[in-house]
Amino acid sequence: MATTLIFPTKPELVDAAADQLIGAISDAIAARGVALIVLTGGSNGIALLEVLRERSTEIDWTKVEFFFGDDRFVPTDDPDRNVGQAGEALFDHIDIDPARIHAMAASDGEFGDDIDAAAAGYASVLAAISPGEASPRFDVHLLGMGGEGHVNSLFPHTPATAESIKIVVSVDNSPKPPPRRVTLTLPAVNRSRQVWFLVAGADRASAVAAGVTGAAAQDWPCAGAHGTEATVWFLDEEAASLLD
Ligand SMILES: O=C(O)[C@H](O)[C@@H](O)[C@H](O)[C@H](O)COP(=O)(O)O
Repeated sequence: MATTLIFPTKPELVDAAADQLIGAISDAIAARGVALIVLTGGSNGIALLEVLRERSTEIDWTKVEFFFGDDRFVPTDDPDRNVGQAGEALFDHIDIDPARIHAMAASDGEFGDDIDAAAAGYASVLAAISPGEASPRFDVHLLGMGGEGHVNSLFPHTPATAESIKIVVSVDNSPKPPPRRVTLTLPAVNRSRQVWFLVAGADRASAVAAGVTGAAAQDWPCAGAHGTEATVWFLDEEAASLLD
């Protein structure tokens, strides 16, 4: 059962999610010695990292591992890279071992322009950190969402959204530019203990309603994303406007 948390404005929803994430990181470290957090791009996901930067003394960065739900398969210094935006918002300003930041490969990275090798490479990274399993049980997987319900780079009516086995896939014809991306799949997302959506704006209201009430994932990919322990929607009032 999903939980909806509704805030008057977008900055308030971001502040609340950041506050709860600091608590979730602390809880995960207390329970298992490490916090495994999946980051998202988009304005809310990056704004949340800016709040973590302001509150960085509250987190033990030696016990957090960061992953990405998706990234754009473009050159390393392209401003579209989620990991680059996350660096500017947070990583460049805190004392964290770069080995704890698990970025997806760029198109000029270790796999060159081979996007399928980049996706397989990230699957190997996830498998290596979770011996005996295909991917970790992330503590929190953050998700932004588009107006048509896409999460990560899982767009409606696409093979990536339909993927039921692989943990990471490539996308070479994203309907939203840039066209080439690497993304975690729904089977990867759904191994997370908690899945948190960060969504603001009236243009997202239909997708929020579909996601919260449980539509078909092929029509509304957000509806296919669930945590094993909790699924939480952080919403502003506009995004929540079509909920009962
Ligand atoms: O895939 C992309 O090209 C976008 O970055 C997208 O996935 C974004 O994360 C969401 O649309 C949420 O964005 P907001 O947080 O700005 O609503």
